[in-house]
Amino acid sequence: MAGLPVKRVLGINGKDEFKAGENTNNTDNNKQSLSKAALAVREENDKVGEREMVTPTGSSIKRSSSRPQLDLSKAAIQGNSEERDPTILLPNQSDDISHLALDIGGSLIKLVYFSRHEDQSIDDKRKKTVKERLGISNGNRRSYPILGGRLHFVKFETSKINECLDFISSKQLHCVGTNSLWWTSDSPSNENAVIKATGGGAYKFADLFKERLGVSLDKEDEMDCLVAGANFLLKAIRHEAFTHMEGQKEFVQIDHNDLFPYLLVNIGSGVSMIKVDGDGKFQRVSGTNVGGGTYWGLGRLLTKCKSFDELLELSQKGDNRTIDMLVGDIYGGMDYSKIGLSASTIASSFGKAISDKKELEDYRPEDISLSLLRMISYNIGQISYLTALRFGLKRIFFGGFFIRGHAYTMDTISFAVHFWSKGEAQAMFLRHEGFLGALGAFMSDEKHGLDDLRAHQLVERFPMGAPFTGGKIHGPPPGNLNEKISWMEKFVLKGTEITAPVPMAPTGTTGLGGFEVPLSKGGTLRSDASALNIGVLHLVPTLEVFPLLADPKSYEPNTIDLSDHNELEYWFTVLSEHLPDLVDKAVASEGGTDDAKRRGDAFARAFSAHLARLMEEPAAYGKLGLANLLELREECLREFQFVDAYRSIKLRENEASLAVLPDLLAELDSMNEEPRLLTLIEGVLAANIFDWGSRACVDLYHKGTIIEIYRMSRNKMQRPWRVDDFDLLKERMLGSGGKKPPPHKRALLFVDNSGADIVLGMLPLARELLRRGTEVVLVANSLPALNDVTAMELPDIVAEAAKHCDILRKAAEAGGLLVDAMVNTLDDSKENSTSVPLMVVENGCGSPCIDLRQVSPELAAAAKDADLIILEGMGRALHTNFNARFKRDALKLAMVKNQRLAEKLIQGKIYDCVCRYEAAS
Ligand SMILES: Nc1ncnc2c1ncn2[C@@H]1O[C@H](COP(=O)(O)OP(=O)(O)O)[C@@H](O)[C@H]1O
Ligand SMILES: CC(C)(COP(=O)(O)O)[C@@H](O)C(=O)NCCC(=O)O
Ligand SMILES: [Mn+2]
Repeated sequence: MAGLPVKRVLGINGKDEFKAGENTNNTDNNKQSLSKAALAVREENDKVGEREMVTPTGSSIKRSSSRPQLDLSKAAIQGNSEERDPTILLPNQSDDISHLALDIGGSLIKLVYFSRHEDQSIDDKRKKTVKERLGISNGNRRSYPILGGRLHFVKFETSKINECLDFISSKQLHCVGTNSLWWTSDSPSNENAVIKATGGGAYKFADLFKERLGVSLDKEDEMDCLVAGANFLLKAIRHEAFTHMEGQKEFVQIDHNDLFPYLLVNIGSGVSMIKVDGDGKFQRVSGTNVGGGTYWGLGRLLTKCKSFDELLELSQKGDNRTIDMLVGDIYGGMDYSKIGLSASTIASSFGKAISDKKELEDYRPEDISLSLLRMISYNIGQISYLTALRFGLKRIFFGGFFIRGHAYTMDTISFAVHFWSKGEAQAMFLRHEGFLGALGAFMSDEKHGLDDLRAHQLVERFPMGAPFTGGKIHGPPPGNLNEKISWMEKFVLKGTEITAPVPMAPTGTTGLGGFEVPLSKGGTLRSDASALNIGVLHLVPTLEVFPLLADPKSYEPNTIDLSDHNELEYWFTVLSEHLPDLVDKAVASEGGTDDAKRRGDAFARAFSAHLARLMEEPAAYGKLGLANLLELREECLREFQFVDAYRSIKLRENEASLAVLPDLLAELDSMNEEPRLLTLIEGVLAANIFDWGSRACVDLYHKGTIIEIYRMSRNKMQRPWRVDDFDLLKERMLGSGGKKPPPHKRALLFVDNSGADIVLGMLPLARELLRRGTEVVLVANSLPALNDVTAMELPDIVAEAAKHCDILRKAAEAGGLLVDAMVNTLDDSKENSTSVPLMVVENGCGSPCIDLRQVSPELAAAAKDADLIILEGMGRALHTNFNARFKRDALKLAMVKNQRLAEKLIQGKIYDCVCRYEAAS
């Protein structure tokens, strides 16, 4: 799925200052130019804004923003100002440097564009020292061959090419220097600009582009592009391909080394069948003129439908038996069993129309549409199979916009392939189905170096209503550019329930014989951008796979698979019920202003709608695990400009915990090594109760003080814990039979919550490791998530703790964490201390869970010399990574603060603890 993560220190939002007159008008106006609001809102996450962010300790840090920030100075209306929503030019808007490629087909124009953001991550003293310690070169983005940015996917009807031109022009996508490297061009200029384009329209509309935008189209071969696009997607996007049989969508993990050969069937207006043997190695081996254009064209004539979607929607209510001639019609209701045909098999599509004395008007348009859809889908499926057979190909990938993510179409094609191949060949579909050509055209421009992009550097995110600050909408809706705005934008725009999704074909619609009447009597088709089921691809070239995973290929972060509907329903309820409390905290964190309240309300509606959408179609955003849901919530908060919803709670709990830390350390110091180790582990488990993401815990907090709850939690720490490998850990740490094992060289401590969790749990454990001569790297979130401590907050917490503890102070100095100490030692930080260092690195995440396939480069570098990994908390050690295997010793510590998870995962009950120790594998 949609791993929907934000990676790196990103995402503090600047506000849209641009608020046009309020107008919640419908979205049907057919405008030729983009409205003001369209300009304001369409930018989704396009532009980098900046605002000062005050950290809990008051220091001010600049962070980049994922929200649009427009420079409206010298804004001017372009063209006729009498027009209802004239295009506004923003001459001073320093747009992201963008890059564009087009696929102009017979029916649709596909546009792929890239927007880049200046790398604004700060390199403060601390970070520099840590980097030096970890041996990371202080590389800027130039040291990466690929540029960071976002890849957007948009489509237009070819007949409405003016809309497309307006879109390009409003975003100034055509304004790129071509002679210089495009990312270095400071001022956009379209002189001699060239846009990569493929599809017939690249020829047909070349003059129009020159005339309207002043750009030339650099034509790329369509087949080259289709293949390049497909290969890129299959290699770079996890879960790009999926099967769709009898209503069930299943993502397929493609092994890069075992991708070729395959048959690519692109169902556009017409159909191309291409045998692909490698990158740039292919042959167009077949095709058919009966394709998407046939369905839409013939369908329009026969039903008078006004749009493709209307036609497709009709098919969902159709019964093709009224018009197709079935085997049973010929055989008097009998099967023709000798050759394996059931009575319900279609013998002849539209065959009944010959014998009936009926005219076109006598047939229901619904039935006609369904009959046509089945005829064409079966035909394509069958020809594809025959072509695959001819070349000995087992796998067939289907692309093109005829498919339109439509369950019934995919089921029908899959059925045909399965039926004729007797299960030997497999039909697979691509999430970016219609964008293969446009992506290929984009890739053909070598300047961006995207060909080297790897799956771990891509993060797919779904915009969630970014333009809305509150329940009110600023500015008119963005015309009828339905397909370019997110469904969420529309949802909030209308302030109504979300529209029904494309119904899934229920099990059995295409059983053997395959020609039953579809059972899915659908409502309306999802007509907005969410129908594409694809998000914006964020390219984060710095992300790396955590190097200590034992088997990165088989690594699956999620422990809970939400494809089990009961499971999804349960977590859906948990998250929904938690929402009011979360909104409360979020609004309070922004001072409880009216604006914050409106945003809180909008956030709640947006997030609920996302949840509802996923309940209806769990695979809508790609493969869905619990970690994705939890991350989606954080993303959504950020989009509604809630920078850190638990800020004040974190501060309060840090303070309270730091106040009792000296006593705890003194108590620990009075103990012998063995009971001390046990007390430390108990301490981590007990303090993990401070989790504002858990309903049960939040209820507890309302009943007692922090210290009371902590005491209670500690008192309950009776061994054996539900998962209890303490003895193994103890043996590795302290040895047995008088033998002292060498200490670990470096431990990575993936820390979790603020307050007691970090201060009274993990820091004392870190201190123990330091005392034993183990270097400690605290690994914390890059961005806030619930009450999790962030990498930015940690140095100050450590500094406070260090005031009471020499071990921590020396180690923090050695690790470059103490800014005061660094004044004198910065230049010789490497040899400044004989003490083992304590360091902090960010993990690259903004979620309570961690996907170890996409971590920050600092963490990856720190991992290289690490021989102990400690994962703490439910999110990082249970929801994700519970089953992860590592190349080094690993300790997973968590309190299970959810009854159902306790039952499922450890056959235990709520507040049971997990201490799982796994020696290096
Ligand atoms: N909104 C739409 N408007 C027109 N056709 C659509 C739409 N959505 C899906 N289609 C289908 O997609 C086909 C075009 O697919 P596409 O891959 O874009 O091919 P082409 O490059 O030939 O335009 C159309 O013929 C039609 O069957
Ligand atoms: C969001 C969390 C994973 C955070 O837990 P943590 O990692 O802080 O231990 C956890 O609070 C959670 O799963 N909450 C939802 C379940 C519940 O409310 O019971
Ligand atoms: Mn947490």
